[in-house]
Amino acid sequence: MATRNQNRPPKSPFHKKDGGEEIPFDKRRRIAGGTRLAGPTAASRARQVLSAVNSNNQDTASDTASVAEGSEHVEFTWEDVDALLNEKIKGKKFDLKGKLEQISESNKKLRLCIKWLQGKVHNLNQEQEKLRNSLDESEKKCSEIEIGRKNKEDELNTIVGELRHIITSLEEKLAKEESEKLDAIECYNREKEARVAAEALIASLSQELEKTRQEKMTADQKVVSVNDMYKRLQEYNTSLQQYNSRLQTDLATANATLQRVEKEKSTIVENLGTLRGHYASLQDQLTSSRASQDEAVKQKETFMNEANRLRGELQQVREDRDRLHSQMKLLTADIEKHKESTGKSVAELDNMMIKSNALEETCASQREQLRILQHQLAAANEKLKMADLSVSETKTEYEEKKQEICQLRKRLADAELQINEKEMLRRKLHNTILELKGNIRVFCRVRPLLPEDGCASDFPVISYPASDEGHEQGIDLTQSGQKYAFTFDKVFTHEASQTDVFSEISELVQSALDGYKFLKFRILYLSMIPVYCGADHVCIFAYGQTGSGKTYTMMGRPQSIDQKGLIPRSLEQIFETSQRLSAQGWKYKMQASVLEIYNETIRDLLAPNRTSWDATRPENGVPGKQYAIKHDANGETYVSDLTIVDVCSSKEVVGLKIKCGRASNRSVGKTQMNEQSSRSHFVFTLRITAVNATTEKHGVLNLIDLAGSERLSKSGSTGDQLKETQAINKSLSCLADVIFALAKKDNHVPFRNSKLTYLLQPCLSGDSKTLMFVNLSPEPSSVNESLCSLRFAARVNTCQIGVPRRQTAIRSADSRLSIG
Ligand SMILES: Nc1ncnc2c1ncn2[C@@H]1O[C@H](COP(=O)(O)OP(=O)(O)OP(=O)(O)O)[C@@H](O)[C@H]1O
Repeated sequence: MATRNQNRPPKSPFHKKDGGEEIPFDKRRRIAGGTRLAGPTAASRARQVLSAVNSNNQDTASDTASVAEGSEHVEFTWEDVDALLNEKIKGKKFDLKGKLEQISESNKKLRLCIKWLQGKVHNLNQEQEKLRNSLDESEKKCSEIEIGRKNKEDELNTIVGELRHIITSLEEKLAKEESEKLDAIECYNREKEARVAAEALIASLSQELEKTRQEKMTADQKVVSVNDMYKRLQEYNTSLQQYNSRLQTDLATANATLQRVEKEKSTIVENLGTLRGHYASLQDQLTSSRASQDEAVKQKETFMNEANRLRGELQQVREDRDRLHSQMKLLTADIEKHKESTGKSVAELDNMMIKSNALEETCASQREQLRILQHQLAAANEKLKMADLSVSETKTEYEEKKQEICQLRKRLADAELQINEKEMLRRKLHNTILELKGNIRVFCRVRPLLPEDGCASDFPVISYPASDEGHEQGIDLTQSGQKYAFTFDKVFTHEASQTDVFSEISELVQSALDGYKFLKFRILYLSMIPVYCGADHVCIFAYGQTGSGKTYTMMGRPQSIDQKGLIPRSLEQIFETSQRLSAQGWKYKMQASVLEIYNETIRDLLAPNRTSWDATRPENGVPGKQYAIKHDANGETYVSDLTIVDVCSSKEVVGLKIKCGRASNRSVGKTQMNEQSSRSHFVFTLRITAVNATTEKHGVLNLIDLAGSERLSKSGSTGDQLKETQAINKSLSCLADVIFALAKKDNHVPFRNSKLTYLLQPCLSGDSKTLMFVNLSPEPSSVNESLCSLRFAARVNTCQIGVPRRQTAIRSADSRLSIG
């Protein structure tokens, strides 16, 4: 300890005082200066000085000491001791006496010095003892002080800690205050600036106020006129509303007209049939009368020939007769001459008479012949006359028939025109009805409970609201005691048959055949220029969990009359209608393609050999075809390298269905929820082109059976099936994203996120007509999946795709007139 060290005796008695304090050299000199070998006065003075020093410094040591040896008391300084020790014997070399004296003198001094030193040591020991005592005391005091100090230090530490804490909080406060101050300064500056700006603003505002006052005056005037305008607009709005209600009534009347038109059309078609029958019989009559006319003409010709021949013969006979007559005259004259002049013999005369008689007979027979011929000629003339008469009659009849045919043709053309007009009107009305129903519609179908589902529960999870009776639009789902109500365009209960379902969609299928967007022909410089207007897209797809009846709804059992699904029924309707319309001059071309999207890969289900559609499966080291979806400038969608087959009858399509049905090419697998589960999206596309003399129309019908929408946990899939299920879920969630983007009217619709949505882009945009079936399973274990499906479907039901034409029509007065 520092205090203790300070109180220890000095190690060298020559340099330090006993108190441990170093004595300055000049002070030592001063102490020793006057006392060198001094007498008792000097020594006592020195002692006094030392005691004074000791009393001052609590030091017991001194540089000087008093040595009492008998009466001789000598004081030494350390310089004296040094000088004594270093003292040399002086004098002459052989002055031994002098040297001895010097040595004894020095011995004396040394003895005195030793005594002085012993006294000094004694004093020092005493001093040391004292010092030790005082050291102990001091240590005691020191430890007390130390404890006190420690306590004090602890106290101080706590105080310091508190103070530090206070300082920190104060510093924080200070910093806060400073930042607040800075903020306040900044705020103040800003306010100052704002005030300046506000003042400037006030100035400009007051200017503006003045201006505004003036403007207000004009605005007031304007307000008056705007109020007038508003009133007029309100009136206009009321008229629009009236117009709208009129439109609604018109729609109702249009519906009635449509039905009437349909009826008229059927009567016209019937009339047309009878007219056609009449026309055919008239044609037959015309052909037979033409044949009889030809025959009569032929007969006339033969008669004419005959008459000519007879005339010739008659002429010949007349000429013969005349000749014979003249011969006879000549002969008679000759006979007379002969009789007169020569008087020939009687024999000669007889001979001549015989000759003359023969000639007369010939003449008579020729006369007879002539008479007969004349008779014949008269009869032939009569016949000819008759033939002429019948020819002219046939001619008139022919002319009449011709006129009748012309009239019939005109009537037929009128009837056809009427039919076309009515057909156009029907299509227009039909399309308007579809538009009013919405471009995207949602039908819900619940399948019946199957034997493999087990016994029916006492508390069914699916029910139909009583208030909905007859409307068939509501469905309730009960999950954990909570009821969720949904409404769709149509709800088919488990009792609905395939025919019931098809009767609801047949109109939509019809609209694909109608091809509302015609390939119009624009007349330009008297030539017809075709204008392509794109195809009408009709899309029907089935959505729902595995085993909910999607494939049953879309395909059903094609061989069974009652259980065949929408695809076979739609195709039958299309072919029947196209055949009926071909009698009206329409020519149809149908092209079918069938594909599936499996694990985000397109597969051509009509490809001649299986490996060609399986892009993942290389054949002889060459990978299979990569099918790419392409949209052209007209908004049409194509899949490169996809097999497209021309089909002319539903039989051919049945052949295709058998070829591509789930039994052969389509990817199916067994899941926990369906024995034969479709593991891919199945897309059947039929492109329809219809052409008549003036118009060409295009329609596209897409019939889609989506893969099951079950969750991974529910499907129980592992390995490859897990991959399949993940791919299915991804594409279905992309479909949901697209539909939600459309519902929100987002600028960007993520069609490209999956093959399915990219392929369906034309069906989900523009003015295509889309129908979604949400299929539900009635088992209680499927209630969660059913709720997910219903929620998705409800969201789809709120979507509006494309621009509804009805609204556009209302906006423009001209088009309004055209619609009204
Ligand atoms: N309305 C119905 N009437 C009678 N049976 C039906 C009906 N709907 C579905 N089924 C039957 O339910 C079973 C499952 O139906 P389906 O295969 O059509 O389901 P899915 O939804 O297509 O399943 P996945 O997505 O797994 O292919 C089939 O045996 C089918 O015959």
